Amino acid sequence: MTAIEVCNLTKRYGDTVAARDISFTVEQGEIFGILGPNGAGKTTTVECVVGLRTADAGSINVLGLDPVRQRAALRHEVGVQLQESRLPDKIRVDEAVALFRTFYRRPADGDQLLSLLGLTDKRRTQYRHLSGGQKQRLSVALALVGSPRVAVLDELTTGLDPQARRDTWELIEQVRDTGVTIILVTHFMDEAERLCDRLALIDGGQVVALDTPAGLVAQAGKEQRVRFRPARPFDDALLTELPEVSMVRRQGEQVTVSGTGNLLHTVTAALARQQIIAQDLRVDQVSLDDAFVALTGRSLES
Ligand SMILES: Nc1ncnc2c1ncn2[C@@H]1O[C@H](COP(=O)(O)OP(=O)(O)OP(=O)(O)O)[C@@H](O)[C@H]1O
Repeated sequence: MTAIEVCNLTKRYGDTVAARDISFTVEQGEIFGILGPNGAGKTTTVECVVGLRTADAGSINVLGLDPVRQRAALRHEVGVQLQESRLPDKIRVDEAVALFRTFYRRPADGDQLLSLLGLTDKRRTQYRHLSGGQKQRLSVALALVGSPRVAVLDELTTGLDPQARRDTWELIEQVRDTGVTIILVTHFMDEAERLCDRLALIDGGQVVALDTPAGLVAQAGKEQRVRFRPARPFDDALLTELPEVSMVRRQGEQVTVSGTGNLLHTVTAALARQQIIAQDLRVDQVSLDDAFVALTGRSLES
């Protein structure tokens, strides 16, 4: 069942077109990623989805509701964790949860929520004394305190250390397992690859691709790379004449071969025929980052 439908959403700020003709649907129970570089229009898009901004054109339907005209009803169904949510320094974790529970007609059990988020030990701690990861988890808890059917999480793991990021990812999977539909805004490839069932790549306010992480990688082409250090010199022609090989590059002692098909077997067999041992042999699979470069012509990390 479709939980969210966005059709031809356009949003301008003066001369800037932040979102241009954006369309996508999110199925119930899915983790749907919105991935793109800074300024791509991700936050603008989700702010329109949750009714915090009014689109200039297009239509949006969230759980059968119009986010702007039926904002009051939608507020009880959609939990939002937007970038850099801040709370008063001295509010305690349990006080924040208790306060936010009063905003909703179907509040979640505060203790259960803190336990799910791994914050039970910190319930009496003031906000200012929480670590970055704990603040992040509290902001997720507050997005979930109204027992929403849809949660929108924006730049969830920005600024977290690797362990805290992994913990947060596990947490999001647990939340999804409770049946919540999740929109995850991110500019991290690894996060999108790990968590999202499907994702929209957004660049310059437009959806440039929409697919599963594996589907996006496949769209970007089936090229693979094999890298090794040959035990003795050889002529590039040995490999470039193979139909599977598209390019051979050398960097110091290292040889990188790009191509398709069963590239690893083809390359190692050709080398073996000449008794050349391939040392430090590695195969690089196409990543989501490569897919982004192929689809937009530039790197997300730049
Ligand atoms: N309130 C605003 N007024 C004017 N321009 C804005 C406003 N909010 C965003 N923009 C511009 O709209 C474009 C899209 O911004 P948006 O915040 O939606 O992108 P984003 O993909 O979420 O980026 P980031 O990852 O940096 O948050 C940018 O060019 C931004 O400068």
